[in-house]
Amino acid sequence: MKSGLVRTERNPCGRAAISGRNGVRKLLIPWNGSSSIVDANVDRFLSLQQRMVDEQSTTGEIYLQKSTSSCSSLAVIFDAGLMSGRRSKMVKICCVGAGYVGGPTMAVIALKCPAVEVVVVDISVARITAWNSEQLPIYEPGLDGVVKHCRGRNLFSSTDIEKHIARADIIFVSVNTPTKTRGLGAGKAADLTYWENAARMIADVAKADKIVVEKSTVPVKTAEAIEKILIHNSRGVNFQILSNPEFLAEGTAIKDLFNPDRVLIGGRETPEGKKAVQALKQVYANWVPEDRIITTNLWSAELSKLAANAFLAQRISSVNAISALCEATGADVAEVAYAIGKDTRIGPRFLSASVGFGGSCFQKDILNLVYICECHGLPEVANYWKDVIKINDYQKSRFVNRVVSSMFNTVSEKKIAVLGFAFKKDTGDTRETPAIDVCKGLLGDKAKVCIYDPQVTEEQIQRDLALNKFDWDHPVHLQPMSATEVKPVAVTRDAYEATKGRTASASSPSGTSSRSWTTSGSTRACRSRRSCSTAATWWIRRR
Ligand SMILES: NC(=O)C1=CN([C@@H]2O[C@H](COP(=O)(O)OP(=O)(O)OC[C@H]3O[C@@H](n4cnc5c(N)ncnc54)[C@H](O)[C@@H]3O)[C@@H](O)[C@H]2O)C=CC1
Ligand SMILES: O=C(O)[C@H]1O[C@H](OP(=O)(O)OP(=O)(O)OC[C@H]2O[C@@H](n3ccc(=O)[nH]c3=O)[C@H](O)[C@@H]2O)[C@H](O)[C@@H](O)[C@@H]1O
Repeated sequence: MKSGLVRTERNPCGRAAISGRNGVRKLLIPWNGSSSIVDANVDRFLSLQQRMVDEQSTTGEIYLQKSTSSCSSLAVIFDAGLMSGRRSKMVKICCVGAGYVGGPTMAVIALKCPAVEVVVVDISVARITAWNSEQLPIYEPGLDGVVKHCRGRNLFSSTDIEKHIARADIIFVSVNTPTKTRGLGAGKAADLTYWENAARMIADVAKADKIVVEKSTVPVKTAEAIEKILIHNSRGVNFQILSNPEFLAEGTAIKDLFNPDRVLIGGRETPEGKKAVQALKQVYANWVPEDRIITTNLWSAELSKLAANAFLAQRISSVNAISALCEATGADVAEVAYAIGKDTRIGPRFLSASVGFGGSCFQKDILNLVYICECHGLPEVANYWKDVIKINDYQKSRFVNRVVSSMFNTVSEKKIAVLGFAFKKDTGDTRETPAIDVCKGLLGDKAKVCIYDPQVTEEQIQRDLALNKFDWDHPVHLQPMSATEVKPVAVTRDAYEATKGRTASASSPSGTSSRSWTTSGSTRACRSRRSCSTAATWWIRRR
């Protein structure tokens, strides 16, 4: 073990063994780098661990036979214990915020680190109830299996926020960071109310040292503000703040978490900061190869997250801008994207032209970046990134205009079926879905819109179409209820029902099985599809 906290030793019998001579307890685990072997031995390990804690033994030792350079879950336990001068302590992780990031990320940590106890807490009773039920609050391929494997073993969900914060060694904060709707920076800056509330709560209840991890996407220098809140309210407890932004994409969250391109950890460049970085690094090292765990200073980590999302969104706006030119010239945007993506310096991903990017983060994070640039007196840089959003808005309205113009310049009283409402496939998430703008645009021209999406409830769709900009990004129970009883659209549970008697159909992002999007489909023939959830393009057919 690199840290030297866990000694390695060859076990000739190749089997786990506990020995206890002269009061020294040893657990010898043969380990070849496969977590299943650690899993199999973990119960024995935990009971030994517990006995050592119960007896306040300071002489217990763990011997780990290993043949790879990555760390084991057992090392985590010792490292965190030693951080506070204690040995034999099971690491406890608490995650504040049981949403699209907190839920899946903690489930995967629990799965990959069976010797770590993970508790996810939230102010939303409904969310926590759902995490503890058969019907999880979010749809994400593979999530069910992971949660069911760990729930009740080392993964728990609770509304008792104070209790679990107080018990935790490492606290992840993964709460909403919506765009501000009022006051200074409204429409651009991040609203850190939820983060601040979480920080105050941590400061109030912490009685022992904690590592606090920024998991939410936050403006650069947020860690400094959080540090101030924690330190000024701490009563002698030491806090180390780390930035550990999340790069998972919805719909592939479990795959992304199992096999991340990189894990980024930023921390203070002090001895305590470095120790905290190592402690978190060891959690990830249970399954992420060491060369993919990048450590930086706090500000680089915070900024890298915003920059990564801005770069991804910029590629989409670039190809969408080219799609307008393709439509004007007769070039095919899919062919152009393929040709440019073959250049290895450019690469093929995130070059699918679309009706515009959606989702809870791209727009929010770019606005946040724009605001930071403006605050630092960099208007040219701010405008550069602002244009990525402008093109995105242009693409959405261009699509609506094409639909309307292709139907003799009016969709009034014409039935339009919308197949898929979520912002992309394999998710039920409708936050900032382009379908909202498209439906609103069509409704503005008095179309009769009928929506089908197997992953989204009618209530959610009606609410999305009634909510004001940015209201969606607050905890569900704090969102304003739909102001009107009048339902702007029809919603059906049957795709065929949606298309019955329609004048046109539009298949939306959640209905895509590939990323071969096009907005040039206004006069294209309707494709035959396996099912609505596997349609490949936004399309609309004239009858
Ligand atoms: N959704 C995504 O794919 C990604 C999101 N992010 C970032 O992660 C953060 C969270 O995003 P999501 O999980 O999508 O949001 P979410 O809305 O699904 O989850 C946030 C949760 O935090 C809870 N919460 C708010 N304040 C709280 C408090 N004081 N105490 C306890 N719980 C509290 C809310 O009730 C909600 O359940 C955001 O900053 C987002 O930008 C980062 C990467 C990917
Ligand atoms: O910070 C976040 O929230 C996350 O934002 C995105 O993930 P996500 O928004 O879940 O989904 P993406 O796959 O990135 O898609 C975003 C939008 O862009 C659209 N898109 C994507 C790719 C493409 O080529 N064209 C395109 O229009 C999608 O349909 C969707 O509407 C990033 O991909 C994640 O790395 C990041 O962690």
